Amino acid sequence: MKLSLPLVLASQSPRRSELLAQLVNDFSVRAAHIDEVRQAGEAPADYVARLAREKAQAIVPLAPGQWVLGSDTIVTLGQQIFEKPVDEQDCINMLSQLSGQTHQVLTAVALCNGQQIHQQTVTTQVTFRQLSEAEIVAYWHTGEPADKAGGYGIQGLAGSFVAHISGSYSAVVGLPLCQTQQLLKAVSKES
Ligand SMILES: Cc1cn([C@H]2C[C@H](O)[C@@H](COP(=O)(O)OP(=O)(O)OP(=O)(O)O)O2)c(=O)[nH]c1=O
Repeated sequence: MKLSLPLVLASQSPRRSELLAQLVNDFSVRAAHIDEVRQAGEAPADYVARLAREKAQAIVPLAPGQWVLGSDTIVTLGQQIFEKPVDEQDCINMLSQLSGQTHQVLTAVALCNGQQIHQQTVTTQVTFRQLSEAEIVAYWHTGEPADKAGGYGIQGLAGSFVAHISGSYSAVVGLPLCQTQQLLKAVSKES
């Protein structure tokens, strides 16, 4: 059922490791440290795809045929992009705007072997119920929002904020299982 291929996950995210372990028998993990700065005029889909690609390219494959997987997740609401909140006020600002609204979660995956790149971006629509400010503040103090795009984790306490989701749940958590499996299957045939 699981795939076997020489693979490195270029991520510090424990969620991405857990999700990838559902698809692949064995892989190593090396965090990719890149600057996550949006270029002037860069569209959200271009930005998230570039970050996933840069993470994959930041790790040099150790052996010929080895693939490196990079991924990035952002939250968008209208023209705004929400990444990880820098502090409590930033998180309150993000979650207040997400309250009672439908936003998009974009997760990009890139697979690179030093020569070729295969990549895909998955968009999921998430609708939050109304959140009170007291609830948002209490949620910040659980510690859960700090390392998550948009300041929430659907897989944790913020699961109860979600009135509706359309798309890929695993992509919101950080790695779209179905689409990543398709990419991995395609490159397995090449390696
Ligand atoms: C919206 C949402 C995001 N997230 C996470 C997924 C990503 O780990 C994180 C967004 O930050 P990213 O910069 O995409 O990833 P990361 O810094 O955690 O890990 P790395 O760059 O090393 O791969 O937010 C959740 O866990 N649950 C959610 O509901």
